[in-house]
Amino acid sequence: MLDILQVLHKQLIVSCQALKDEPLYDSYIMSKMALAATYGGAKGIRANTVQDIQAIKKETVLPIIGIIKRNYSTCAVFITPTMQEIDELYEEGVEIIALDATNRPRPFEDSFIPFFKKVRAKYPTQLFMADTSTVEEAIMAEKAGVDIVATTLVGYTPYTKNHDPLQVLQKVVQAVRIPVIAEGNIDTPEKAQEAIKIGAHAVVVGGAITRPQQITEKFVQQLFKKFEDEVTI
Ligand SMILES: CC(=O)N[C@H](C=O)[C@@H](O)[C@H](O)[C@H](O)COP(=O)(O)O
Repeated sequence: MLDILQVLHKQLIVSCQALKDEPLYDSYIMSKMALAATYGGAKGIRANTVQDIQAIKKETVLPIIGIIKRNYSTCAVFITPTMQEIDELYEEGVEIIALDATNRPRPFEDSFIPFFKKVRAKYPTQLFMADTSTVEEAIMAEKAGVDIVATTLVGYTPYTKNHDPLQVLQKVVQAVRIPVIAEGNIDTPEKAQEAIKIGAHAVVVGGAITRPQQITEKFVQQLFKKFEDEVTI
């Protein structure tokens, strides 16, 4: 367990994910994204679904943070929300299982602490990473017994809209003793470096590396902005 955390210390982890409504939705494509990340020097991969994880394992030996995004009716929690997804990831075998650890109702009425107690009892030696959106949630997740906390959901819960991920990271690093992974909207090399300076154990970068549609949109928006600036001069 310590070894994986040592391997990831101060390193880049690349999230290789595409959902059904995205052009790159394909396990083969995600496996090649993971290979490119490996060649580029990443030391870990974050991936969604057992199919993608199986394809990625054919291309790289890097440790994997596995998740399963699944929607349960109108429940807002969708990253590894129930024991079903935990079981699937455990059976597949990933170095770290990440799950939503926000302070929101989960499917089947469990809140995070009682849910995670059951998870830990079932899988005492598996590494678990808590995807949180506030300092309070990170503290709660640490108390519940997770191994790693991450800032993955800063800005994605209704109560954190427009919160700055690096500012939250700084507070989380000061508030907990377990390793903190910076994830979510770390979209430049400078921000990744800043996250490590702040004290993150490692940094996960997704869209800025593996979502070309998102990258294209940023370029287009910037060009359009420039055009508007020129017009108003
Ligand atoms: C909110 C949510 O669904 N986050 C997901 C979590 O797995 C992914 O879609 C993100 O790409 C990942 O967290 C990395 O973040 P970014 O792509 O911003 O570097």
